[in-house]
Formats: sequence, structure tokens, C-alpha cells
Amino acid sequence: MESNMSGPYSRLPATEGRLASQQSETPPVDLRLHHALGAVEPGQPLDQNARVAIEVRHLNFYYGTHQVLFDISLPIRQRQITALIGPSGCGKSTFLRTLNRMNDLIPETRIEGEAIFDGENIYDPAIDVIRLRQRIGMVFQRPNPFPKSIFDNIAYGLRIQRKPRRQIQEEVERSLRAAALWDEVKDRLKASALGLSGGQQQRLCIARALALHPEVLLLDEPCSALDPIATLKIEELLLSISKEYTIVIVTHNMSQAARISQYTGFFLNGRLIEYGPTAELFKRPRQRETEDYISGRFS
Ligand SMILES: Nc1ncnc2c1ncn2[C@@H]1O[C@H](COP(=O)(O)OP(=O)(O)OP(=O)(O)O)[C@@H](O)[C@H]1O
Repeated sequence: MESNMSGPYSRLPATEGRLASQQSETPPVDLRLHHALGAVEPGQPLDQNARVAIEVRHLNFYYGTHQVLFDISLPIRQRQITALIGPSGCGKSTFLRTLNRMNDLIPETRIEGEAIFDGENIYDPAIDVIRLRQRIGMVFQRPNPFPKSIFDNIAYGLRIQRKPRRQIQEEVERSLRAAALWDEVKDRLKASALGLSGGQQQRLCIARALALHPEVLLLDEPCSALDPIATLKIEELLLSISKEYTIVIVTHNMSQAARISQYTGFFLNGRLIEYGPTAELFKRPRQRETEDYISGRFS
């Protein structure tokens, strides 16, 4: 066990939004809603003054001739957590990867529209993509530490940036502390990162991203390979760093979206059906499809 379940999380179920698809019978809607929302109000308090970090406008995306995103427009607000939910294959991950041009690595993809970040269009061919990915970091579904020591995993990017040794040491500690991992690993920084538990590895990957001082952190189902306790640790960590970082998280776990985010976007078949404050989207969805999804009528 990585931690005691205490504090506000002790009352919350860690039920996956995919529950219905894993059972032969769909649970009653009110039970699903209970699972989705838990015993607390959905949604973190909004910062009403939060600026827009990334303004996405009329985004279309194609794999070859296959269009998978249709006219997506939404603001990603600064130092708030935005959750992206929706059934499998609806385009959440593809959308997330458009935000730091990770899709560029996939051949024969095409994008239309724009995403304005710090006054520049992310899709402008003149953008320095390496720099963009430092400013908009990414953490993936499966923890993917390098087969190196814990220290070297964090130091890797800093060494590429030719940071002085002393600064690297400070950054390693700062990042591991921010990722709530320092106390667990401070006595074995030279040990292989592959010896850490799955949850620790994922926090290491978050620390590795934070070491490069990103402004935005994109997380693609970061807890899907983790047990409920490790999942709650990641959620606590995201809540603590969201005061400093803009976070966008793809999740299949509706209770997770309801617990940790200020804003939620619901995707279906490549379209953004609804976007808004998490509390409103979960309590008073405006679209029938959103209501059907969050109440478990399909998954
Ligand atoms: N590399 C790729 N090449 C071609 N098609 C792809 C590729 N990646 C995803 N797709 C297709 O794009 C669509 C959207 O997929 P995407 O992974 O973005 O959805 P998702 O909502 O994140 O799904 P999941 O929740 O299952 O991860 C799907 O039809 C998928 O098959």
C-alpha cells in the first residue's frame, strides 16, 4: 500500500466510468450517477479570473482521409484542470496530442484550424516543436520511465539543456517533491526507476515532465494502469500542482473527472458535444448525449 486513504478521498468510490461495459448488465442509472459523482459535489472550485492558456478554434483532424475530429473549439484555462471524457474511440487522445503536436510523429496526419498559445498558433509551421513540447509536456497512459536510475530519469532532459550540475540536483529534488515522490525515493536515487511500483513510476514520469518547467501538462489516462490507491495519489498530486500548472487530462473515469477538474469536455464521435464547468456538466448537462453518457446509458 502506498498510502492511507484519508481526508476527503476516504468517502469517494474509485469506480471506473467503464464499469457498464465490463459487466453483463448495465447498473441502474441512479447507481451509475452515484458512482460518477461520489458523495461530494462534482467539480473543483473555479478561479473566475483564470485566463485562457490555449484557445482551440475550429479544429479538424484526419488520419489519412479518415476525419476523427470535427470542428472542435474550446478554451483551456490557465491553472485549472480540464478533463476530457467520452467513450472509447471518440477522439479524446487524438485531441490531446494536437495540443503539443505529438500527432506530427504519426505519418499522413492532417490538421485544420488553430490553437492559440501565448499569442501564436501551435500549428504554425514556423513553431519550434521541441520548445513547444517543453512548454506543453505530456504524460502517457502507461508509465514509461527510462531504464535508468531515478535521478537520471529526471536529470535527462536537464542535461540535454546543458543545465549546470548543481541546478540539476536542485531540479531533481524540486520535481520529485512536487510529484509527491521525494520522501519515498530520496534514499535510493541511484536505484533503477524500473524497480518502482506502477504508481511511483507514473509519479516519476510526472516529475520528469515537471523538471522541464512546462506551463501546461497533458495527461492521457494516467491512472488507467494503476490501482485505486495509486490513482488517488496521482489525483492528490494533480490537485496540488494545479495551482501552478494548467492541466488537461483524458480520463475514462467519470468520478475522477468529477473529483479533480474545474472544466470538463464531453466528446462523442469526434465532436465536442458539451464543454463547461464540471459541476454544471455533471449536475445539469445541457445535451441529451452528455446526460446519457454520465448516467451510464452507454459507455
Ligand atoms: N495512429 C492512428 N492511425 C489511424 N487511426 C487512428 C490512430 N490513432 C487513433 N486512430 C483512430 O482515431 C479515432 C479516435 O481515436 P482516439 O484514440 O483519439 O480516441 P479515444 O477517445 O482517445 O479512445 P480511447 O479512449 O479508446 O483511447 C479512432 O477511430 C481511432 O481508431
